[in-house]
Amino acid sequence: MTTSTAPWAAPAAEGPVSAVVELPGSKSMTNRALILAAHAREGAVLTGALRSRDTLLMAAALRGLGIGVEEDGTTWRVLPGEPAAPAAVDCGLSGNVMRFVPPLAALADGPVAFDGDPHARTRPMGPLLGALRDLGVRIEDDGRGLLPFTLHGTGAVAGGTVVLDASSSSQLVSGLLLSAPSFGKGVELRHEGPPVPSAPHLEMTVRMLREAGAEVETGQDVWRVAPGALRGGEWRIEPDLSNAAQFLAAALVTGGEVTVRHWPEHTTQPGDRLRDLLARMGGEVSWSAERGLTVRGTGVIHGIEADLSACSELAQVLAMVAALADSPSRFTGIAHIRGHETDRLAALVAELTRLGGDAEETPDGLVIRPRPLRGGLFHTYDDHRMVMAAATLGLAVPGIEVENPATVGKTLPTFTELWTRMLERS
Ligand SMILES: O=C(O)C1=C[C@@H](OP(=O)(O)O)[C@@H](O)[C@H](O)C1
Ligand SMILES: C=C(OP(=O)(O)O)C(=O)O
Repeated sequence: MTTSTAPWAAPAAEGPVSAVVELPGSKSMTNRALILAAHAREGAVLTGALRSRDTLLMAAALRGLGIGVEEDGTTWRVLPGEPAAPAAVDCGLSGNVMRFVPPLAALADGPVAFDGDPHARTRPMGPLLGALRDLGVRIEDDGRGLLPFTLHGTGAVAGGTVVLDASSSSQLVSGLLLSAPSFGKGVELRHEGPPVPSAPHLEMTVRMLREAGAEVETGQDVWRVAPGALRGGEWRIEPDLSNAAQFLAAALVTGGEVTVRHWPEHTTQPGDRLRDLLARMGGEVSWSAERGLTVRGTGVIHGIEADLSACSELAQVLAMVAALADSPSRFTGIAHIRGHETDRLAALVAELTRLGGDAEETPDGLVIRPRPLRGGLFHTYDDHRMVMAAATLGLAVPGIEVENPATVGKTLPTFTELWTRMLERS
């Protein structure tokens, strides 16, 4: 568990913000590069790696399996090897660690035990455990398809064809694909069920596998990865664009201007959808290779109807912007975020309602009707993105006290410093 810290008084903006922000590396890219490097045939270097709880847990998990990970600031070196057992993996509250490490650990010869934070024991794992069993891996659990469980590998995974329902998390697919080049027959994975969320994250998995030299074919709800050796080499990690949400939203909320530097022209990160979403909510958005992505607030914030299934990591910050808009908003396609760090739909409704707002859960999302809001304690449920959301709202609603701000260390340990600096320079 992350340690609990005293509430943080979210600073209200004294005027329009005007800032240029540099963000640390992408969690999703850092963790994928670590897994791919772990079973490559030669060493790899990650530059611009994210140092946060979720990536440090991933590095610790790999070290526990006998794979070398040396950290030097944001440059990380991975010395690959055959995963070794026995081992114990602490997943914390990280979906990446709990879904990406088991298929790799299944290659070890012996038991590997997985557990995590109390809430991690509620996050969907069943389809991944079922798929690994279908691929020949013995797993000991209590039959509920959740953490904790122990894999008993035999030093090899046969691989082959497998069907799973990944509607609860795209990471169930990504996890299997990332280790599949080291399975005897690779994998042919087919999804059956309601739609898989987070399409950009699946594209990121496929793109990074191909960059590592894997042969990957994709079709509608089907992915094939051929067996084969992976390259090491250099992984340049992009800035985390999901963590840009609150900074760019600050431009809209205060009628100011915020630039996030080093924004890639093309990317598989779902945070890139901020360009379109914030423009639809009233921002002026511009990009240049030299400067990065700039959002300028125009003094108006519009409500929107948006399907966020591709980019559910943005839902919380967007919900706060929506609560400050001039018309209602409806977000759809995000039923699965009930299974994230907390039940995010319930958490958003509870916190907005507590502060005088009008928010309602729908079967697959939220409706938010803007109303005058008041300050008060904003509960964060060990969810980094609830801290980021609270800070966004706090710009326009004085007196918001953010519970346990250190929980933001899951993906952005420097958040409060970056936030304070953004406001000081304005
Ligand atoms: O593959 C990834 O790195 C991620 C995929 C998404 O998971 P879900 O598909 O479970 O939403 C996303 O929400 C998570 O933060 C990171
Ligand atoms: C859902 C998230 O993380 P994860 O699933 O990797 O724990 C997130 O970062 O918003």
